[in-house]
Amino acid sequence: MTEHTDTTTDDETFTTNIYYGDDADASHIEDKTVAVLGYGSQGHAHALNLHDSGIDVVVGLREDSSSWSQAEKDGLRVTTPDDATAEADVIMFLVPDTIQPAVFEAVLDGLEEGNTVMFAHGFNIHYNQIQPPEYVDVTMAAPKGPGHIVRRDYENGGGTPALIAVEQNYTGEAKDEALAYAQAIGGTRAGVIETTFQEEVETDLFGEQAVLCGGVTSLVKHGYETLVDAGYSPEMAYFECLNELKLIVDLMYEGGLGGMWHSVSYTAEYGGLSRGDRIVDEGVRENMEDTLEEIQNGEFAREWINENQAGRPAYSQLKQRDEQHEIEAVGAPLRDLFEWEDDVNETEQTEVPADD
Ligand SMILES: NC(=O)C1=CN([C@@H]2O[C@H](COP(=O)(O)OP(=O)(O)OC[C@H]3O[C@@H](n4cnc5c(N)ncnc54)[C@H](OP(=O)(O)O)[C@@H]3O)[C@@H](O)[C@H]2O)C=CC1
Ligand SMILES: CC[C@](O)(C(C)=O)C(=O)O
Ligand SMILES: [Mg+2]
Ligand SMILES: [Mg+2]
Repeated sequence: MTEHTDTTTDDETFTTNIYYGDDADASHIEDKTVAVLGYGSQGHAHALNLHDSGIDVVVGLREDSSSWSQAEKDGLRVTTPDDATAEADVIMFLVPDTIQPAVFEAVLDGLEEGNTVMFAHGFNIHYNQIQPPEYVDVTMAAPKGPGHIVRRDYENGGGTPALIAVEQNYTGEAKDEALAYAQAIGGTRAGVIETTFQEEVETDLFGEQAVLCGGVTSLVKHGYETLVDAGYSPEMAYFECLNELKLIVDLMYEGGLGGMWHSVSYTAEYGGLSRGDRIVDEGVRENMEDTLEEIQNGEFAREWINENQAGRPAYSQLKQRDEQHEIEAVGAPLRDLFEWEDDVNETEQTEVPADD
């Protein structure tokens, strides 16, 4: 594999600025204190990766936080969000998106001239839910991967691609610091793309709704239900439509679509190439375009903000319906019978109460 060490912006194969390895200058963050507010999926990964990269990290959590003891057990300093902010140079907001505005207000007085306010998703800046003062930098370091993988890959010497963006550059060094932060969490090991808050928000919301979380789980459930309704065993349907998906996607992750097609049978290759667009047809493409439109015009953001202000009634109902899908009851014992333990499968999702 070609080692991308000093490859920066000029490679004609890239259509945007992508940074690797020593393109980042660690001196822009190595002498700073970073407050990581939140210790959930992204929070624990950023805090531990930064810490292992030699950065002074302080975690900011509620005093009754269920994450507090774990963060201390992991060897990190922990305090309240306002105290963490008061001592830090960089404040990374890794609490749930709909809680960030309240947490921001709570720590605002602790922000000093020249501090940096950072995010791993631009929702609250792009949709104007948080408006930082003009005397700070506002930047983003957004891994393109779930937090538990961001941590696991870092520990294994790997990295998760990430995005950086600068919304406000009060110090004139915002981009260099954001790139150094992305390096410290392992992003430059895989590639760091320079973007904008708007582009990150719109592509991330679209990706998680249309492909990565919404689209793919709907495809899996429909495939499972089609087989079970036709009389095949639930266990067969689970292994075919859910478990093997990881194995297929692993091949795509390693070698693109061609890497997967090369490994499967000719029968599967012909069947997939000839029937794939029947399954995901033009109607699905139109649905994708409608979904993107709702993101771009702010309709989804307003819906999600209102949903949280109402105490998450629709979210709770949708979540309960998904948890009760037969595929979950069928899959759990089958995973337990695997001869190895895969802690990612057993990752507890941090239960997040509606707006506090
Ligand atoms: N999940 C992911 O992989 C990705 C997430 N992101 C972004 O990262 C950010 C964080 O998301 P995610 O890591 O999923 O969040 P999680 O829900 O996993 O973690 C939330 C954390 O915030 C803490 N918390 C909740 N409420 C408060 C509060 N009022 N004050 C202080 N701490 C609080 C929780 O601790 P406790 O409840 O114990 O107090 C918990 O540690 C979001 O902006 C998200 O969009 C970006 C890329 C990927
Ligand atoms: C795919 C979902 C995600 O955007 C992510 C892990 O990147 C998220 O918000 O969790
Ligand atoms: Mg994402
Ligand atoms: Mg997201």
